[in-house]
Amino acid sequence: MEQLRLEPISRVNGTVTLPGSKSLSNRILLLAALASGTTVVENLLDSDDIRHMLGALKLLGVNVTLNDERTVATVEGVSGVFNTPTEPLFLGNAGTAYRPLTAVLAAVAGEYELIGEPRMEERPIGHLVDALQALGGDVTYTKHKDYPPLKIVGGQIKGGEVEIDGSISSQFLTALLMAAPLFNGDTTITIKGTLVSKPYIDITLDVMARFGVNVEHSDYATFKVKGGQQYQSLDRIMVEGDASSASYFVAAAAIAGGEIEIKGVGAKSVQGDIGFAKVMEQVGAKIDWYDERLVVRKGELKGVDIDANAIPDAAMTLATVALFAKGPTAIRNIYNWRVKETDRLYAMATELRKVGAQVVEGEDFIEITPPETFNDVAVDTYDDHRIAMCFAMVAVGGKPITINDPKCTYKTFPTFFNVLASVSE
Ligand SMILES: O=C(O)C1=C[C@@H](OP(=O)(O)O)[C@@H](O)[C@H](O)C1
Ligand SMILES: C=C(OP(=O)(O)O)C(=O)O
Repeated sequence: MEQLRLEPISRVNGTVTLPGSKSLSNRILLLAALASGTTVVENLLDSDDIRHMLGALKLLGVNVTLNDERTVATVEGVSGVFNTPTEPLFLGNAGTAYRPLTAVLAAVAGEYELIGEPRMEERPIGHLVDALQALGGDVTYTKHKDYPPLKIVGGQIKGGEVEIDGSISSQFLTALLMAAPLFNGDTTITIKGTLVSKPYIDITLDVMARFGVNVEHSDYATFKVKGGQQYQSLDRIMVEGDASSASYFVAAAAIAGGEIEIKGVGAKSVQGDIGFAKVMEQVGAKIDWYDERLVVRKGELKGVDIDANAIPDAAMTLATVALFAKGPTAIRNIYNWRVKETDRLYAMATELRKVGAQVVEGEDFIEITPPETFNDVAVDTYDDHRIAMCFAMVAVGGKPITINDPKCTYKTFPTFFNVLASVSE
């Protein structure tokens, strides 16, 4: 297994220009493909999750031209008329590819098989499939009920009234919303249970509106989408920097300071994970806010007790900031950490204990008490990009650490360790 040794970092200083947002990149690519006309996507993220979406679009007959850096894509929309692929669509462990494609391909004519990495076959999708089947969609499990892989015979959905359970993932609602304009008839979607990760629905509605489709909704409880609509291509659309990726550099500056300027996200970001910077101000970081950039400096860090349901990805970064805060940190209302790239509650608790922290792992929360003394260990990363990036904060805090399988960051941030090194002293 590859290992990356990180020696203690004394300070961080400089400017980080963020890669494009994973969540925005995959939504924009799919809607651009569904549109009629050509869309140029700028600041596209180049990572595994995006490459899986691009691979699927290619098999579906969508022509996408990329620049050398794979950060500008020219997408020739096919108005939702896809080729029936000659092989299954392999989507890795990319939730933002797998879920939206499931709903969209259930809406348009053709036969499709959606497969993924072993972990994707352990990530539930039953809430989405239930809703699609209730609307007349022909979606079947090829191995186990409620889990990928899926077989889809598209084009059977007329629209109508449907309930969808929002308690495990917001991506199921995102998928249904993105597909609903393609249904023949109008659709009213009602949320069953509590909707988690709500800010990601704002991202979905924002991108849909930019491609010409508006959704009526009342307080995230009921959504009305007119059927028979066509997404409209855009001459150009710029992808914001990834706010979840920004969290590691907000944390690094807060822990180790000097000063880091983070370009690509700011006060005007549409991504909920920008809320992590607000949390870090509570923790003690000093942050200057601009429309599309942040300037972050060190502060006296103290533990906080927060409901992190709105910022599930960036909240992981708080779990390692906690190692350097005065007093305990509690991160609550994050049950669905357990169904992401790994069971993140178990994995973070296990690796934080290895480093020397005292940890309480609850059903849907984690409490971290910083170590008296740090252990110089090799942390396992469970094929989870965020675990690798979170534990890099140990080195930022001035302690040596080894990261096992560091290339797992390729899922959303292939250049992470190079960027961290570029601002480290
Ligand atoms: O819609 C999206 O782009 C995402 C939604 C979130 O998932 P859940 O809604 O399952 O929490 C988040 O964890 C994921 O990284 C991206
Ligand atoms: C959960 C994540 O990804 P996804 O659900 O999009 O696979 C993530 O990026 O932390």
